[in-house]
Amino acid sequence: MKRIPVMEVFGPTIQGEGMVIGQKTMFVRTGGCDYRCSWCDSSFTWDGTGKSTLLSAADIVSQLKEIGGDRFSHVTISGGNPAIHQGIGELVSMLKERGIKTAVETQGSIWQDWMQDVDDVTISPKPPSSKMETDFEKLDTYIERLKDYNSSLKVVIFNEEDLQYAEKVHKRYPEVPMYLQVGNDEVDTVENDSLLSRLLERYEWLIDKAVESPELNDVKVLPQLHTLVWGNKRGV
Ligand SMILES: C[S@@+](CC[C@H](N)C(=O)[O-])C[C@H]1O[C@@H](n2cnc3c(N)ncnc32)[C@H](O)[C@@H]1O
Ligand SMILES: Nc1nc2[nH]cc(C(=O)O)c2c(=O)[nH]1
Ligand code: SF4
Ligand SMILES: [Mg+2]
Repeated sequence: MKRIPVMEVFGPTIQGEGMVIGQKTMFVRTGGCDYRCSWCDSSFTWDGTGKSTLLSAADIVSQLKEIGGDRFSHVTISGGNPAIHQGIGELVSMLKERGIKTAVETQGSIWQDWMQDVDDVTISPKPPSSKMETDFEKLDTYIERLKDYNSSLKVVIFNEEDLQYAEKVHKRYPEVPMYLQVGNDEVDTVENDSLLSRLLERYEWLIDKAVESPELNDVKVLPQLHTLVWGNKRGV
C-alpha cells in the first residue's frame, strides 16, 4: 500500500468550480506540486507553510467516513497536484467499490493510469499569468488518453494574454468541454465584502470578453462559487 501525503479532508460541501459545479462532494487535498503558480490559492500544499499526514488509501476512506458519515456519494481529489501520487489509484478503486463517484483536479503535467478510473477529470493547464510553461506535446498525450473518458479543460483567466492562451487551448482540443474560470488575485484577503465585489466585477469582465470572442463560442464561463460564498476560507 503506497501512502499519500494528505493536507486536508473536508466536506460535504459543493464543488465550486468547473464541469460538475454545484455537485455535493467531499474533498481530499494532497500535498506537493510540480508547479509554482504565481497566484496559487492553495500554495500551502507546496510552499512549506502547511503540514501533511502520510495516509494509506484505507486511512483516507476511514477519514472520509468519519467526517462525512453517510452524507456523501462523491469525492473530489485535489492538491497540490494529486497526479504526483501513484497511490491514489487504490483510493479511487476503493471508493468505486463503495459506490462513491470521484473527481480529480490536475494541471495535466503528470500522467497516471488511474486517471481513466476517475469519473470527472478536470485538466487545468496554466496561462501566462501563472508564470508556468505548458508542455503542449505532453498535454496532447494527456488529452488523447482521456478522449473516451469524462474530462474537461478549465483555464483560469486574469488578463488578455490568458484569454489568448485559452483560445489557443480550445482551438487545439475542440472536442473537450472548455471552462473559463475567474482568477482570484486576492487570495490572502479576509475582507469578504470587497473580495465579493471584486470577483463579481472580474466575472462580468470575463463574460464580456468571452461574449465578444468568435474563438470562444462554445465555452462555459464560471466564477469560483465557493469563493463567492465563503471567501478565501480553507476547508470549504
Ligand atoms: C489549487 S488547484 C489544485 C489542482 C491542480 N494543481 C491544478 O492546478 O489544476 C485547483 C484549481 O484551482 C485553480 N486556482 C488556483 N489558484 C487560483 C486563483 N487564484 N484563482 C482562480 N483559480 C485558481 C487552479 O487553476 C485549479 O484549476
Ligand atoms: N468548494 C470547493 N470547490 C473547489 N473546487 C476546486 C477546489 C480546489 O481547491 O481544487 C475547490 C475547493 O477547495 N472548494
Ligand atoms: S498547479 Fe495547481 S496547486 Fe500547483 S501551483 Fe498551480 S494552481 Fe497551485
Ligand atoms: Mg481551491
